[in-house]
Amino acid sequence: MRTIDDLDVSGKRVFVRADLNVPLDGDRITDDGRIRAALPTIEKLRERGARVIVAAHLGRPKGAPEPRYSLRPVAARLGELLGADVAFAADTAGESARATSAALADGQVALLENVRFEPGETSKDDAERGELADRFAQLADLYVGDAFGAVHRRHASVFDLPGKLPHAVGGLVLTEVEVLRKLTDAPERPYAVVLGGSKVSDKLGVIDNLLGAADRLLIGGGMVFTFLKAKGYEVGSSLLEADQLDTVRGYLERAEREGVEIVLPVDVVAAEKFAADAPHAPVDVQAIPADRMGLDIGPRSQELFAAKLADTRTVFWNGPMGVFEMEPYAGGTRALAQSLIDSGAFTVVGGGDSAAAVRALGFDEAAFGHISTGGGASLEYLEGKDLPGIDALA
Ligand SMILES: Nc1ncnc2c1ncn2[C@@H]1O[C@H](COP(=O)(O)OP(=O)(O)OP(=O)(O)O)[C@@H](O)[C@H]1O
Ligand SMILES: O=C(O)[C@H](O)COP(=O)(O)O
Repeated sequence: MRTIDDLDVSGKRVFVRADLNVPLDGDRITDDGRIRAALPTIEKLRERGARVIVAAHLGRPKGAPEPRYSLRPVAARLGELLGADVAFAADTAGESARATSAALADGQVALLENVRFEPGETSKDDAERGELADRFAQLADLYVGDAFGAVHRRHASVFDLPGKLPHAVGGLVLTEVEVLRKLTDAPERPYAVVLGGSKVSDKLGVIDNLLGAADRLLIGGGMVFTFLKAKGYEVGSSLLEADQLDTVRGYLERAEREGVEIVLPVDVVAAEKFAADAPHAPVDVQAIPADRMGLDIGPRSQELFAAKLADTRTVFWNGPMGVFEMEPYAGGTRALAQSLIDSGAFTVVGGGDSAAAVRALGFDEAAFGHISTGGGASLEYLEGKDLPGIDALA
């Protein structure tokens, strides 16, 4: 694979696909970790006289502009961090993008509007994605793939565009892959994987493959409730993937057969509604009231998880244990992060929100082996799946 050092970028327009999918509160960026992680590649290109056109997605808009998913606040933050103006194109691959790209001088940087405002970006139809990739290709001379967090997506800006321009892999993708390889090539055992978060349907599938790799699987976050329901418990109004119950039963049976331990919470913090000020209390998982939703793992589960991590030598963690953005439901995630540190294991934390949680809860990033920008992407890498955004760079 070519790296950016192999490209002659001086005076060229370089399209950099980055993962700038940061958490926002209104138009305030609550964690800029992914923007910081994107800086080295952009800075290196600028220093070498490239005209840098950055493209990224934010959230999951449905192929049309939605103001709350605009990348405009990200352009401002990127400019602050670079210490340089970042031009912002008001569209993704239209008139504004073309004019912005044409106006760039050597060493200057522009950010395009959210690529997911274009229906072609995420389309299942090759021709539709190809048409958008053609429009992207007109904006630039070269392509750099550096969106590690999105390399598992077969999307136009990640997968199709590199086929249309001379391309190279970015430094962030290289670093991430190098660290994750330590987890796939002979991890020190016991090796535990901790899964949480809210992208349940995305991440349930990985469990099947992880059962073959990890010694222990700890489940928290929104994923818990599909497991509890599969075991016959009532889960009230908690997040539930009802169509996955049979699949999950299959995982539980396979884990039992193969001697992989699946550790589930024994209690959860159950709230009246999805709000910080809602009445809430820890309840045993056998006794979740019908009108309550589980928004965090409970104190007994925190202890159980700590005990199950204490002797591990390698841990991969993706997905917060609860709705950590609201203080009443942050305890599980805070306790889990501390247990990881206390274990002394080689720890990798992956995912936009998981990494943000570690920082928001005041942990020192250096206390973890590696903080990855990819959640779903790291999981798919660990599963050994082909990653379209990496394959396309070969
Ligand atoms: N019990 C729960 N119910 C609802 N939401 C939950 C629950 N537990 C955690 N969450 C939410 O999960 C979200 C993070 O999940 P997500 O799967 O996106 O993780 P991630 O680390 O960002 O991974 P990725 O990078 O793949 O997006 C947080 O915003 C958190 O509030
Ligand atoms: O947050 C992430 O994991 C990446 O930015 C990819 O986002 P997606 O899951 O919406 O494709």
